[in-house]
This record gives sequence, structure tokens and C-alpha cells, in this order.
Amino acid sequence: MSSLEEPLGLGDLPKLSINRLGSFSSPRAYHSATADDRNTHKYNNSCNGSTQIVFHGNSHGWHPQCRQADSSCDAVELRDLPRKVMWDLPSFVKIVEVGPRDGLQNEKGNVPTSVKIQLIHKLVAAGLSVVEATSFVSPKWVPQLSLELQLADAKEVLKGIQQVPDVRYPVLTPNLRGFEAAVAAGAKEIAVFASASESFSKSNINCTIDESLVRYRDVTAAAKKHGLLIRGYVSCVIGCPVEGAIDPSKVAYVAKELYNMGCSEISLGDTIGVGTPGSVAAMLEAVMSFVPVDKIAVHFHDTYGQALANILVSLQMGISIVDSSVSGLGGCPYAKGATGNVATEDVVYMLHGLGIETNVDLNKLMEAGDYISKHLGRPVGSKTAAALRKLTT
Ligand SMILES: CC(C)(COP(=O)([O-])OP(=O)([O-])OC[C@H]1O[C@@H](n2cnc3c(N)ncnc32)[C@H](O)[C@@H]1OP(=O)([O-])[O-])[C@@H](O)C(=O)NCCC(=O)NCCSC(=O)C[C@@](C)(O)CC(=O)[O-]
Repeated sequence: MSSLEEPLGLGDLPKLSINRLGSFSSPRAYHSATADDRNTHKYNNSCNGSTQIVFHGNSHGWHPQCRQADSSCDAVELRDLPRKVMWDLPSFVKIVEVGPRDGLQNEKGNVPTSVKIQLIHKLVAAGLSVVEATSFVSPKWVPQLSLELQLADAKEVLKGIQQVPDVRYPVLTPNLRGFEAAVAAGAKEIAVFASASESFSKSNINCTIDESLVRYRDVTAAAKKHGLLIRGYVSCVIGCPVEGAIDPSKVAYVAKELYNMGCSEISLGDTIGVGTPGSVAAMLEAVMSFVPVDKIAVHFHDTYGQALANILVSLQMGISIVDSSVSGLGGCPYAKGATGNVATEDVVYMLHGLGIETNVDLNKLMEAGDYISKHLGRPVGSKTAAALRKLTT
């Protein structure tokens, strides 16, 4: 049996020998194959107790058949199977932890600076290599008390972190004023945040999409001068609380602009969590025409319980950077009703179950989740953490 901390998965099953003789070279190759091509390469489940599965492929597809052992087979452990049957899943996913910023910005009560710093230290100790630390936004721009309370100590938080080499601590900067404050506090990476929805852009940063892009050109130029890394967010990539469905071409436009102005990573945010694998695939397809797939991150809120499915389809399309929030903290102060980000613990559990490396220690991550949940006086917001805690008590 595997330990309880690990996803119950294929590692527990007997090893089968699998010979991969061919596959579609990429998800795109799969999409461009004809329906007939795909249909003739369906699984053949007529195996009668054979412990050998042979994938017979040709240049364009899987063709699995049950066969007797073949000494010429390249044996592949069964734990590699998910990455093969699910088309080119990455072997490593970089998780961008956004809990301390995106998560806490939505909390009504005040979280002391020392708790935020301690949370960031615990997340880094769990193996996360990117932890979004805070946000240098206007304290006057407050739809509810939360933003002002939670982000007023941005400078103290950033200065208080004992920065670990090779760990990134991006901070949000909505304008040059925020950028300068971030640099003065020691930021080495900033994030600018635009929207694919005009209405959301107005309510979130008080300007149109194009005005925000003009503003971000100044911020990114200044960041490049200082040698800082820049992350670019596009919010409302699937839907907007005011405008409803957002056309993928609008997302692609904003993503392309941010990429062209020097953002090294473009994070696509389903701010209100309305996406499904269908709408997410269409949106990603549009963005991938302009931004290289290895520069795209996905950022899902879990309002409709679709976040993990959306992440899975994103991985299948080649994405290998996923934003998430410890214990599912968060929401958005400008998107009423939107729940938190997908919980990092749940993402890690799913990724490890798929045989994908993250470098994250699930136990230590759960300790960070316990720590902040206790502080906020509520049960942990990760299903994985809740289930594993129940099993061990
Ligand atoms: C962009 C602004 C500043 C425009 O707000 P504005 O009112 O148009 O700005 P302004 O330039 O007219 O300034 C108004 C006042 O704020 C001050 N000010 C101006 N800038 C700053 C600053 N950086 N830091 C501190 N103070 C600042 C400025 O000095 C002035 O003070 P006064 O002269 O009246 O005393 C404002 O709308 C703002 O800060 N918005 C940020 C709101 C926010 O943080 N939203 C949550 C982000 S989450 C998100 O976007 C989605 C994401 C990324 O999580 C992804 C997803 O989930 O999809």
C-alpha cells in the first residue's frame, strides 16, 4: 500500500509491460488527425487476463493491443501510463502559490503581518519555488475593507521575508507608483494585471483595457531597466461578473500585448470560476496562437467545482505552470460570489497521482494550510487535506 500522504494511484498496482511504438507527436497532432484516424486507434479491451499491453502505433496514433510478451518491448512502468494515455502530460509542473496575496486579500478580518510572513516561510519550506507575496495597490481603492486591511503592510511583508535563493516572490503592481514602492521594498519580480473584460478592468483598476496596457508599458519598461522579472495576469478569461461570457479573441489580444511588452509568464485567470474544460480549451487554443505554451500559466477559481478538470485539460494542451492557493484561500474583492483559488493541496495530490513531479512536500504543505486556517478560525479549505486529516485522526 502507498502511504496515506501519497495519492492512491497506479503505483500500487502490478507492473504491466507496455510497449509504445508510436503516438501522436502532440495534442495538436491529435487535433489535426481525422476522426477516422482516431477511431481506428481506440483501445482494444479484448485482453483475456494477459498482463501485457502493447501499444501499436504508427506515425499518428496509439494502437493498443493485448499481446504476449515481446522481448523487443521497451518496458514502461504502469505509473507512466497516465502521462501517455492523456497525451503529452508534462513530467514537471511549476506551481505558483498565490495564497498570501490572492487568498488573503479577500479576508475580512485583519491578518497580522507576522502571520503572513510565517505563512510564506512555511510555503517555501514545503518546496514551492514561487510564492506571490503581496500587492502594492492603492489603499484608497477599496471596495470593502479587505484590500486595505490585508495589503496595507505590503512593504513590511516583503521586507520581513527571509528570501531563499532560487525562490521567486512576485508582488502585484498596478502602476508606476506601486512599482517604485515594490522596488524600494526589495521586490525582484513584479506582476501587472490586466483584464479581458472592459467592465472588470474599470472596476478593478479604474481604466479601460487599452489604458491599462499603456500604463503597463511604462511599468514593464521600468522593470526591465531594473532587471526585474515580470509576470502578466489576464483576468476574466472565461467570464465576467458584468459582461458574462468573454470571447477567447479578447483574452488572446490582452495576453499577446502583455507578452510582447516583456512579461515572461502570462497567467490566465478564470476570476469568477465559471470555466469548464470545454471553454478553457477554446480560450487556451486562442492564446496559444500568440504566446508560447511554456510561457502560459493557468489560474482557476473553483466556484463551480471545475478547477481540477480545467487544470487537467490545460496540462493536456501543454501547459506546465499552475497557480493555486493553499487551503483554497481567496476570492476576488471585485467579483462577488467568486470563491477561492483551487487549493494547492488538491492540485499537488492530483499531479502526484498523475506521476507529475512538483517538488512539493504534501505533508508540509498541509501544515501551512493548517496554520493559516487555524489563524482564520475556519476548517481547512482543501478536500485533500480534509480527507487525509480524517484518515490519520
Ligand atoms: C490602479 C489603481 C491605483 C487606480 O486607482 P485610481 O484611483 O484611478 O488611481 P489614482 O492614480 O487616481 O490615485 C488615487 C489615489 O491612490 C494613490 N495611489 C495610486 N496608486 C497607488 C499605489 N500603487 N500604491 C499606493 N497608493 C496609490 C494615489 O496617490 C492617490 O492618492 P491621493 O493623491 O488621492 O492621496 C487602483 O484601482 C488599484 O490600486 N487597483 C487595484 C485593485 C486590486 O488590487 N484588485 C485585486 C487584484 S486581483 C486581480 O486583478 C485578479 C487576479 C490577478 O488575481 C487574477 C484572477 O484571479 O483572475
